Amino acid sequence: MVLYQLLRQHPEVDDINLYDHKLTENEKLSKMVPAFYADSTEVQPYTPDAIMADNQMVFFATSAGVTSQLSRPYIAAGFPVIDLSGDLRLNDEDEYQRWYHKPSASRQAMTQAHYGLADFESAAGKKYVANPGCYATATLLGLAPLIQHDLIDLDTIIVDAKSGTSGAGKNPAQSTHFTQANDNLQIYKPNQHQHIPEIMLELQSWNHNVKAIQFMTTLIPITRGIMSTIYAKVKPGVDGDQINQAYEETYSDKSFVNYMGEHLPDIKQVVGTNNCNIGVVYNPVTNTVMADSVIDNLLKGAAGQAVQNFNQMFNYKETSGLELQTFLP
Ligand SMILES: NC(=O)C1=CN([C@@H]2O[C@H](COP(=O)(O)OP(=O)(O)OC[C@H]3O[C@@H](n4cnc5c(N)ncnc54)[C@H](OP(=O)(O)O)[C@@H]3O)[C@@H](O)[C@H]2O)C=CC1
Ligand SMILES: CC(=O)N[C@@H](CCC(=O)OP(=O)(O)O)C(=O)O
Repeated sequence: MVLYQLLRQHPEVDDINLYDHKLTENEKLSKMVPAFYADSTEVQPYTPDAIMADNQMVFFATSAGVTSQLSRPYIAAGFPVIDLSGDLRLNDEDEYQRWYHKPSASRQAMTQAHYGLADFESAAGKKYVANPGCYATATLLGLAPLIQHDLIDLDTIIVDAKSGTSGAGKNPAQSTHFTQANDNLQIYKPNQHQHIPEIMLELQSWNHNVKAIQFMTTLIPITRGIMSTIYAKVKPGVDGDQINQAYEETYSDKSFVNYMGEHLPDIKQVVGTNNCNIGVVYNPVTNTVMADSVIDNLLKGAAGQAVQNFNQMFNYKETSGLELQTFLP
């Protein structure tokens, strides 16, 4: 729904077709999603041949375990795909099955896909994009300058990440039931979160000596937003000025990442936008740096970054369709 909203107001997009795997005949979008009551679009049954005939590319916003199977005809035909799920983010079948507990895509499909951390790896010229996970995006953008500038002891990375309930998708669960989620904090998937391996792959592409991270996720009683709070011990001789300079240098030319120095961002600053806001504080007493990285999980963490990848893929202005404003207050 959020991806559709972005594409609907994208200046380079003429036509959008929507497909649903449960339909056998066309259904009015306004009937399926009342929020689109004034939209006359008809949602169509899912048919790969028709999708390839009627469109120039396809986005998948489907559950884990779906595109590992459904992406096959598109990849065989060289038809562009941007996948919002985790199915094409890893490179190894066993690793995927270990973290997702589902059958994987083929190794060939996984290795062919480009990991679209859009502020670092351009999707220009790519056919298949694995859009990064929401927690992975906030965490990688928060950590990048520390790893790329070799400022921290790589054995000491601890990530404490928190997400609103929209991250869990539309199907209700016990943990997202109002009476359980409201007025509550719930740690979940301790040391088992499926974003750990994609974070590791990207960190290792920046420095192959990163061996592991301590990564924890908490469900918090908000609808949208992620805060990834990252801690690490700095290397001997590193000081606050060097850390500040590394973040300044890394992000001064990036449209969607705002480095705010010691001003620690809160989630509301980015909700409704494709931005990642980052603040960093260094504690010389404990030699610890703390980075606070916030995103809107449905935008920078999913649909927004997917459109950023789409813009790169088709050589449109990177900010096309993404000039959004945060919801105030
Ligand atoms: N929510 C978030 O913050 C983020 C989500 N993502 C990823 O983006 C994708 C969409 O997320 P979200 O909208 O929250 O997820 P939801 O769980 O709300 O929606 C998943 C969709 O996939 C459809 N689907 C399920 N099985 C199949 C199938 N076999 N064939 C075709 N379609 C199928 C479902 O349709 P139906 O219900 O009719 O079966 C549903 O529309 C997921 O991969 C998610 O992991 C990534 C980053 C952040
Ligand atoms: C709050 C919540 O449950 N968030 C989801 C976010 C993951 C997601 O959206 O899926 P991908 O793996 O495709 O990125 C989770 O932690 O599993």
